[in-house]
Amino acid sequence: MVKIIMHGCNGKMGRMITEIIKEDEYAAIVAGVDTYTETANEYPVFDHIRSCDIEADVVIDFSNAKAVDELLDFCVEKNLPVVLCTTGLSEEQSEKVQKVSEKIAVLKSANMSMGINLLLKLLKEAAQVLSPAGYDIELVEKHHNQKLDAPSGTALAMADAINEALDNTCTYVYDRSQVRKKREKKEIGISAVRAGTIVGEHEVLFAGTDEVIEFKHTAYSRSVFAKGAVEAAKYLKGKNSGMYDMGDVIEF
Ligand SMILES: NC(=O)C1=CN([C@@H]2O[C@H](COP(=O)(O)OP(=O)(O)OC[C@H]3O[C@@H](n4cnc5c(N)ncnc54)[C@H](OP(=O)(O)O)[C@@H]3O)[C@@H](O)[C@H]2O)C=CC1
Ligand SMILES: O=C(O)C1=N[C@H](C(=O)O)C[C@H](O)C1
Repeated sequence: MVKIIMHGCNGKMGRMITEIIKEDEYAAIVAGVDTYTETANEYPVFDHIRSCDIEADVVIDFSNAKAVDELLDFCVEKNLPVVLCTTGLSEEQSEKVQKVSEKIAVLKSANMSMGINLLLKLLKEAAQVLSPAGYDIELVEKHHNQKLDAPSGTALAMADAINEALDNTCTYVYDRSQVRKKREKKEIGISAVRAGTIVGEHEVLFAGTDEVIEFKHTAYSRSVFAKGAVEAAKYLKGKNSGMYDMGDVIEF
């Protein structure tokens, strides 16, 4: 049995994980942390990670980028592995995550779904064939109107996977409105749409002369992220310090 602290337990993802874990005999939430502590849940909810004095095996974090520094400090002090799912971290925070992983096990992934993690592999292959053949690469992501960060962590992870496959030779272009020149070959365009209740859509276009190849992932429910996060927590329990990702959890 994996005992989990759910950081951000009353948010959209925290509530989804609380639901799906009820059906799981190998994992349980033993405590939650959120700014809003009213709860009908079976576990206690604390208003701050530092107030949480419940013994656990792993923390799952779906909260807010502003909350991540203190969470990481807490996990190091308690020697607690952490599944870090919050997106929109600054460069300094990403560096801190790397440093912290020298002391505890950290599994960081901008997207916990199987589909996106497979797509990250496929995109590398496609880019290595299509970019040298002159295809332009553009990424479009769509999310609900409550999302704080843009572009999405997943869109950035996709761009990074493609860029890595192309020996980090690409530049990212987020906004063409001020760029008064033609597109460069080694650009990756990244566009964000925020509307309604869209759970998450990511589309990558490889556009050549007279043909376009499109890769598209649509999440119809947050359960795909929630299930991945719980599997990640099970995987991370008792692991040595280091950086892990969903590629370690899902074996293709
Ligand atoms: N990796 C992945 O697969 C996925 C990642 N995400 C990312 O996860 C994060 C959360 O997403 P989502 O659940 O939709 O967002 P929500 O805003 O619905 O939930 C986040 C919750 O965390 C709370 N919170 C804020 N500050 C703290 C704090 N200091 N300690 C504890 N809880 C806090 C929020 O409270 P309040 O509302 O008062 O701020 C809120 O209840 C986002 O960064 C999102 O991009 C989302 C889906 C999938
Ligand atoms: O905020 C969300 O909702 C999501 N965020 C993640 C991201 O930024 O990539 C993953 C998912 O698409 C949902």
